[in-house]
Amino acid sequence: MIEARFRGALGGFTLDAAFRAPMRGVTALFGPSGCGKTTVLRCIAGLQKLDGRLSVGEAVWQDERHFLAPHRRPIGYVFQEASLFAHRSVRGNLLYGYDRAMRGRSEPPAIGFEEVCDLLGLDRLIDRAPRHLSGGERQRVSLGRALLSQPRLLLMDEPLSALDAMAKAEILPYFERLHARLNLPILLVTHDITEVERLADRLVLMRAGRVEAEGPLNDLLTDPALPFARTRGTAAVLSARVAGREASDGLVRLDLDGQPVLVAAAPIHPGALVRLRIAASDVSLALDQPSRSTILNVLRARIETITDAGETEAVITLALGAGEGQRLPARITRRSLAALQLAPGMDVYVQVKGASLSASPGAVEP
Ligand SMILES: Nc1ncnc2c1ncn2[C@@H]1O[C@H](COP(=O)(O)OP(=O)(O)OP(=O)(O)O)[C@@H](O)[C@H]1O
Repeated sequence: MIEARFRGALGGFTLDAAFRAPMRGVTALFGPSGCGKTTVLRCIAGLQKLDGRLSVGEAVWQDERHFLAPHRRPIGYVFQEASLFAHRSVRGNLLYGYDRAMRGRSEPPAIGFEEVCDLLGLDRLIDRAPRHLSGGERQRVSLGRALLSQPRLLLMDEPLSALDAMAKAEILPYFERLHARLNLPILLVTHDITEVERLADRLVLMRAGRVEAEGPLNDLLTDPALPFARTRGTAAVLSARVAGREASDGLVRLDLDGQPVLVAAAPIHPGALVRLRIAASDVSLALDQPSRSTILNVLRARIETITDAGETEAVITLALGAGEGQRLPARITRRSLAALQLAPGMDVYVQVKGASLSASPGAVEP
């Protein structure tokens, strides 16, 4: 477990933030510009010294008496703009940290050169100079270089925000593939909810120098007390397991808390965990088992809460099964709410169009 607590003033800004993160998976620090995300990352790297305490697994990096110097902290840091050595090739950049990390080290590397090249698709670029790389390629090399320095903790500060939409779309699958492979904690600073939905397992929601909430990603996304649930475009990110592919039409069957879900596209290794994004506006509810409908997926769920969202709509938080499963939101009109007399505690049929679902690799904590 990583345990971090920092408190102090920087000019007119006060940081008073405490959170925990597991030793595996991606924990996203999320919040509006200026809320203190980068400052927290800098405190963790030891680049900013504020009062507090920081432990990473068994190791204490900062407390009242000790402050481990930045260069002695085994971290990889990936910034918004890749800062590669211009005079070295991609290979030279990758080997820079690796050679230093392996010098005098008796145990084998946690991640090797070939594996990094393979995971990040760097083989084709290996002899190029950084100036001949696209923005997305530069970020892949930066990430590769950070990983090869054999860090115990990877810090990523808005690693995709300097990229255009196409470059982002190209690089995200690489980040997703790393997710399952890496056995180290990643702290990701972002203010992009799409990145959070695709990459984060856990969320630390920050506002004005403080931690407003923290927990598993979907718990926060679907918490009616937090701003996500009421935001237009809100979605649940659920953990499901690949059950198989339908021989007749190629749809992929997932097991979602014991209920079947069909999706048009998904990684198809049976048994693999996937993250399933379900947008609140793609969910409709029925009191009776729907029949003769084009909707592919009908799930059982129980209504937990109903929250007004604007003048005409409401967001209903549902828990799958008889209320014990993962949560998802449904955004419906208040007119439908009244017509069906929906209320907390009621069991409903949840309808989700197969074509609106997307499943991607990398599991979230159920
Ligand atoms: N060394 C410093 N001296 C004075 N103020 C600082 C210092 N470092 C950060 N700040 C201020 O602290 C606040 C938080 O900055 P920080 O960069 O951590 O926010 P952020 O959430 O990462 O924002 P963004 O998403 O825009 O990068 C800002 O108001 C910033 O101007």
